[in-house]
Amino acid sequence: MNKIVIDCKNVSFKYKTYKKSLGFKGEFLDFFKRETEYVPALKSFDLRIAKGEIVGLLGANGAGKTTLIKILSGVIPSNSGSVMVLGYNPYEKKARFLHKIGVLFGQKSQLIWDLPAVDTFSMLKEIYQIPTIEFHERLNYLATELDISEVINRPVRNLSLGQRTKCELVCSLITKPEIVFLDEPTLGIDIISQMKIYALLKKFNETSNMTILLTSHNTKDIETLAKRVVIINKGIKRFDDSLKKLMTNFSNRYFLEVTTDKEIDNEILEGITKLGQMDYLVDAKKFPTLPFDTKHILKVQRKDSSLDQILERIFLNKESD
Ligand SMILES: Nc1ncnc2c1ncn2[C@@H]1O[C@H](COP(=O)(O)OP(=O)(O)OP(=O)(O)O)[C@@H](O)[C@H]1O
Repeated sequence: MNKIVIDCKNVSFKYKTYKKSLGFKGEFLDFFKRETEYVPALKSFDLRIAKGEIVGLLGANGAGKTTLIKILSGVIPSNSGSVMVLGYNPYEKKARFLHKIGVLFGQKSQLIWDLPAVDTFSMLKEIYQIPTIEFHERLNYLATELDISEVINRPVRNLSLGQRTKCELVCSLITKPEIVFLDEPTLGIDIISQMKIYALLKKFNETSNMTILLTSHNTKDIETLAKRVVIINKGIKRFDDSLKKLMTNFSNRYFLEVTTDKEIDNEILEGITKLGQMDYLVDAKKFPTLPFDTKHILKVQRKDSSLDQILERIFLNKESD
């Protein structure tokens, strides 16, 4: 196994917030005395990732994914447990550590809003002391691969969401990091550009053994890039293994697409969905044997659960259905 580059043990985190009282009187009283509230985001979380792995971090909204990436990239400290990334405590924000990681937060920009994106890239060049020739070669390569050579000279505020996300990706890759944390890297990105991003990340991974930890609600990102998936539910790790194992372990539910030579006129039972006049989707768990007269069946095709369907059941705690 390759060297472990991310090692979290027993990591917990709670956000401190203040309760907001209702009404004018409540707001007035809050001004003098506010009631503190703690929102748990991660609970006793363990994670070990080896160099060169591409890991997909999955979970419903509010599960704790962004919090974990914030902790691993040094934005916030954990409340307890130990966190080591490339042998550093991320929150110490040592320059040598920051040179080795790249981060993209789909919801938070590192681009300077009123200036062209190329100015932010030049600023990163200075901060990270990237040699001029190397910088121009890398920028040229990234901008060409992501098809944004034209737009990087326009003020960021005039760019579309997808163009901005691609520029954010350039920010996270321009330093040629050893590890990149990508929180929703395909937000607002069209299908053609998604393919370009996948190809680019795969190339970085293959040629320089770059480790990638990514979160996405777009399961295509995960299916295309990640071999391993980690699922978080309410701050707790629920699954950590290969994508293949997730698909086999949880695809206990499958459907049969059945075509008949005549319309089934008896009442459609629960567990059968009518797809067309003579096409039906049968839940194999509810019907271990097909509830149709075999002489009228023309075709039967098995439909396994998609990753989206598996995740839906896990997020809803219904995986035994
Ligand atoms: N700044 C904050 N202050 C208070 N609570 C927060 C803050 N940021 C996140 N939380 C809470 O912490 C929990 C975990 O949030 P987090 O952003 O890590 O989830 P997530 O898995 O990234 O969700 P999403 O898929 O919606 O981006 C949620 O309950 C969220 O409401």
